[in-house]
Amino acid sequence: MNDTKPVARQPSCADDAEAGVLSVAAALARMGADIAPVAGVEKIALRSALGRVLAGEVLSPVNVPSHTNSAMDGYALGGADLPAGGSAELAVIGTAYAGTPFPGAVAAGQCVRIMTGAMMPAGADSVVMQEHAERHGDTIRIDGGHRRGQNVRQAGEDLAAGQPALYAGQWIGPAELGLLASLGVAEVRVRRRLRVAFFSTGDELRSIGESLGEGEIYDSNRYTLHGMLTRLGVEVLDMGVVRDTPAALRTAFGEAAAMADVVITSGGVSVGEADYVRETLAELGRVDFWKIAMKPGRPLAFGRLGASTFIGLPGNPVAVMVAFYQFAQPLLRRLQGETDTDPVRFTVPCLTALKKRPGRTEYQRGVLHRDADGRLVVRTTGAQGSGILRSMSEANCFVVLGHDQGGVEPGDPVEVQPFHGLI
Ligand SMILES: Nc1nc2c(c(=O)[nH]1)N[C@H]1C(S)=C(S)[C@@H](COP(=O)(O)OP(=O)(O)OC[C@H]3O[C@@H](n4cnc5c(N)ncnc54)[C@H](O)[C@@H]3O)O[C@H]1N2
Ligand code: MOO
Repeated sequence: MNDTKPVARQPSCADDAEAGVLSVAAALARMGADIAPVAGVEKIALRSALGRVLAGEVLSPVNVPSHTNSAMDGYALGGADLPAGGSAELAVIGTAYAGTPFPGAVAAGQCVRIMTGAMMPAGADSVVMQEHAERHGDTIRIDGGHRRGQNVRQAGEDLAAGQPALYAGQWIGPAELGLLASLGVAEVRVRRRLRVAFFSTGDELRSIGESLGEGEIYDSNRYTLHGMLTRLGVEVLDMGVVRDTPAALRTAFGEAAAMADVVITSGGVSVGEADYVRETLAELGRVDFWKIAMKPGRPLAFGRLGASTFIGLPGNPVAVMVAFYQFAQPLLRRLQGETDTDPVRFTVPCLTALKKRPGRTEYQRGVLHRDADGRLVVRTTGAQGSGILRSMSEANCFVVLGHDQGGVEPGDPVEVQPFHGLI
């Protein structure tokens, strides 16, 4: 039955098994090989520190909590007075408020009315919640079933003075701001902001507000790039659309490299003939042009332009976003000094059948939602062409199909990478 002759393998335009094609993992490793954070460090007020990256670890100057205090509203007493069985009656000798401690000491047979956060009075080591105590005038009655030390937060139990509270390279979010404030820290040492210059290349591109001639389109990549860069908290230097002439490109690359740590462009990194991007870069810097075994976002340029890092993203509007999120964003975060840059990914069932062949990584656009049973599931957004920007705007995650995996049947688990984290 098998009488087929060996046939010469037809090269296909979708074939990534060709020489010189890098896997996503190999490209990420090469890009990260000699990346060091920007050198500048500045001391800034805590209130301005949101979204910045800590330059060094922060040691707690105090114990947290600073004093042993009650975790509940109730009655503070010595553990020896907790009844093992039956019940006990205790005299209420005063009140401790948060910020206004009870000045005396609690003796055997006594207790102090205490509020959440109030300092534990001398002689007391346990708190009985008010719901578990019966108050009669100046006495309470409590039953058995309590544990010595209950409902008490010990001084330094969250963080002892001198222990690291935050680490170097940590991104400062709302929780970090609050934690630093709780330690009384008024100023923090952070990495200086990364300066990122970017422009679009392509003679077909017009800026919005200009009229479109035949075959011309509006430059959308600069807007997606502006948005993605702004959300990263970098200093954004928008250089507009640059004409595809050697003189214009030489000037733009030169200016960008002089003022920025990173230069990002979109377009002109594939094999087309009508561009001078490659030859201008070869004159001014050391840039490699890669083909990556991924879809979309196959062509990518990476290297040095003077003292700056250069990233040439592909021109197709979805490819520019995929390549930015998968390659540029982790790199920029590392340059900003962040140490924890792995994207959040998790596995959910996929409702849609997906075609895919092993040998490249695919980033399909997905909608993560709950099904009728409340299960988190994902479906794709339909047509996945790399010019269809609407597929990104309809989506809320990438469905990441790994290099070695094949197609997906409805109900199969797939890895998703949500677009929006809790930042
Ligand atoms: N023979 C081959 N052709 C192509 C290959 C290939 O491997 N062999 N790769 C394809 C892939 S994949 C992509 S992605 C593109 C990338 O090419 P370039 O980076 O050189 O980008 P351009 O040719 O300049 O533009 C591609 C496409 O995107 C539009 N574009 C460009 N800039 C913008 C912008 N700022 N705003 C909106 N749209 C933009 C441009 O008009 C083109 O339609 O190459 C494939 N070809
Ligand atoms: O990089 Mo391309 O987007 O796969 O068309």
